[in-house]
Amino acid sequence: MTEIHIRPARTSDVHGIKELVAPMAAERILITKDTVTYYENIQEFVVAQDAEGTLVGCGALHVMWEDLAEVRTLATSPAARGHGVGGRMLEELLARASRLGVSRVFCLTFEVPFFAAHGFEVMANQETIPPEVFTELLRSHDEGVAEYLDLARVKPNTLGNTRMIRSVTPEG
Ligand SMILES: CC(=O)SCCNC(=O)CCNC(=O)[C@H](O)C(C)(C)COP(=O)(O)OP(=O)(O)OC[C@H]1O[C@@H](n2cnc3c(N)ncnc32)[C@H](O)[C@@H]1OP(=O)(O)O
Repeated sequence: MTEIHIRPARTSDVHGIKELVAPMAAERILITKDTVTYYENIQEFVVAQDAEGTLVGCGALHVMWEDLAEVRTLATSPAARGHGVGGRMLEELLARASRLGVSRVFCLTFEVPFFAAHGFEVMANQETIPPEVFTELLRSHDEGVAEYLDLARVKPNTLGNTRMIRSVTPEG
């Protein structure tokens, strides 16, 4: 495998991210988004690029609340898996979380051993959210927030997935 470079995503990566995600979305492992949503959220993404400039991985960190963010759309192309690319992208997203001042990072995944190897633990189902924060989060139109809150309307997205969380030390 050629050397892989992990870097913040640019607008020109949207096409590659969509191509990478499409087969996994078809398998219902990941959720695809409208192109406009990828552009709007491009600053949340990191990508992994090989020496030829081909995009072989992507991942995003979405801030939900003062102390809480979610890892989303973490994917390595099938040919590049098992070489540490996913792990490096995840560690970069966790470093971002720390720099942003977040102290907990959530994910919803089928890849439980992978996330566990990076410090995530399976969430107790009724992890306490202060009622005032719960009420504020309910105002969000974001599907991921609804998934975090375990709302009935997103159950089809979350079926079979495991809710996991880990602490990070906020910078500063
Ligand atoms: C919150 C969300 O985004 S959930 C969605 C998660 N993504 C998906 O389900 C999409 C489909 N899956 C994937 O794209 C990938 O399998 C990912 C993103 C989960 C992992 O990506 P990879 O690039 O394969 O990760 P990485 O190589 O760091 O680790 C995979 C395994 O290879 C092992 N590994 C890491 N480096 C090496 C290496 N140099 N040599 C051999 N094995 C290695 C790791 O120990 C790891 O094992 P584990 O899963 O038992 O912990």
